[in-house]
Amino acid sequence: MSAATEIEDLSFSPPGARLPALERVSLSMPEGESVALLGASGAGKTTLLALLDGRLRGWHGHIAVLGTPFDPDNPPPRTRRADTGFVFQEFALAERSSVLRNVLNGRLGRMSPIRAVLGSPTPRDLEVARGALTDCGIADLAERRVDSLSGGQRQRVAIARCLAQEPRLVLADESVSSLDPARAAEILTLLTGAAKARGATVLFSSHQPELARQFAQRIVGMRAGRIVFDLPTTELDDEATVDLYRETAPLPGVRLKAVR
Ligand SMILES: Nc1ncnc2c1ncn2[C@@H]1O[C@H](COP(=O)(O)OP(=O)(O)OP(=O)(O)O)[C@@H](O)[C@H]1O
Repeated sequence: MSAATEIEDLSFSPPGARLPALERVSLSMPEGESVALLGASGAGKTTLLALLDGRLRGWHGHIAVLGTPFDPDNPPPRTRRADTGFVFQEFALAERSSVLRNVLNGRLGRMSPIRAVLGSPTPRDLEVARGALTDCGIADLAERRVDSLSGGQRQRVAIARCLAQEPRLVLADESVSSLDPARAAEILTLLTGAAKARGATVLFSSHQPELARQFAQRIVGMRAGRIVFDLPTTELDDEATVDLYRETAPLPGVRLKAVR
């Protein structure tokens, strides 16, 4: 089986940042695997996903996605990027457009440049978009405007748009953080199930260890820009998870001054 992503010795400092957001990260994912990124706020999960999506420049190391190495100074070509789908934390939907139009936006990278500019889908684009709506259980909402939908319905639109892209790699950033636990599990069932049915690889970030355990075959723990563990879900114990969220300990020899 070939690798969906290969990262070696990746480091990245956002412009103007005091500390690196990622430091010497290495991670390889075989095609078809479902992996969760776990870690406290600021651990580097969003940055890693954005790098894999080809959205950041000026990093150091090696990144290859679906067999194509990235250049740290040039974005991957449009046709290559269509193979990677991204589900954003804030959904990033066109609020005043219909559900169907939003899902068709997922096809833009698959359309000829002229069709993409005109927003003119082929019958196949429509078929794939309607199939994605059905898979996400929202076929009846196709003509509704997005700004009239609930949070859970919006999340389904975001996933349908990603599936309509026919991605081989799905990246999802905190995609269920605004939902209650039952709804979050429902959405992750949908996302990981649909990806698996299509043979796609999934990498999702989460703050919820239980959801990560339930929906990932493998869990990668991050802390302060580094990977601190990378284990099959069955081998992850509670202690490692709790450690991940522990405050960073003071350096040896450094004492806190007593306040008088
Ligand atoms: N544009 C930026 N400018 C400065 N610092 C940044 C920028 N983007 C990210 N960082 C810093 O990089 C580190 C990693 O941030 P990142 O958003 O990747 O963490 P995260 O694990 O996704 O957090 P969360 O769970 O809160 O989304 C943080 O310290 C953050 O402040």
